[in-house]
Amino acid sequence: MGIQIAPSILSADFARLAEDAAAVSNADWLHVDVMDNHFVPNLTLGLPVVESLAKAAAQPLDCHLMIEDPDRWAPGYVEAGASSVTFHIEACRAPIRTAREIRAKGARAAMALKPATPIEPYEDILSEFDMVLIMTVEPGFGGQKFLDVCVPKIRRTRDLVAKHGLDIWIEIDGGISADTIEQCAEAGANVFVAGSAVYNADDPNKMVETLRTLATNASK
Ligand SMILES: O=C(CO)[C@@H](O)[C@H](O)COP(=O)(O)O
Ligand SMILES: [Fe+2]
Repeated sequence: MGIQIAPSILSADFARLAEDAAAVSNADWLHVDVMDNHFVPNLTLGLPVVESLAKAAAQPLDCHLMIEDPDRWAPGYVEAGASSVTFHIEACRAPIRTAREIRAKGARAAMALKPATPIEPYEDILSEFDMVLIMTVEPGFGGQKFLDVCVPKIRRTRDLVAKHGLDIWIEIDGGISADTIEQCAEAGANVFVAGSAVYNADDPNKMVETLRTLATNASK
């Protein structure tokens, strides 16, 4: 389950997505934020862009759906080429069915939790998922300040995963930088999304490696 770094293309140049994907060639994943202006107050991209990016990028796509009705849309993102599809548990009417559809189509399935959503009500369905994404900002925008109030939830999620003997990754998303990544790794996260920290850096690939080293050392 090693440490993995997933730069968010929300902070990339949308007219140069292929080049900006190549600028983070050391990354394990490309994190793609899909926003519908209903679940969150922002609008980004959808299936056609994911389909093109999946062909153009060397890294697998980690699609984070911040949309209403993921029950209807999530499986389509696997068909478009995503290797991991995350939907918000707050927006999903049938999370078990949706996770099973994602997995049946060959991708990893993940549930995302907003900062005020607890993990405990979902303990019994954890085994349906490959990953839990814990938001460390309110979803909708890049460049926000990390909410350290979310860190205990990382630890509680890691404890629940261990209690059930599951092989589930924990991804953290929002305000992750060289200043905030270590406390998340220490608490049990192993997949780290970083948008502004990576794409605002002079050398995005070097920042990927810096984040990887900090997280690896902190998780020991
Ligand atoms: O899902 C989201 C925002 O809703 C994220 O993936 C952001 O894109 C992360 O950006 P930074 O906080 O790292 O700048
Ligand atoms: Fe995201």
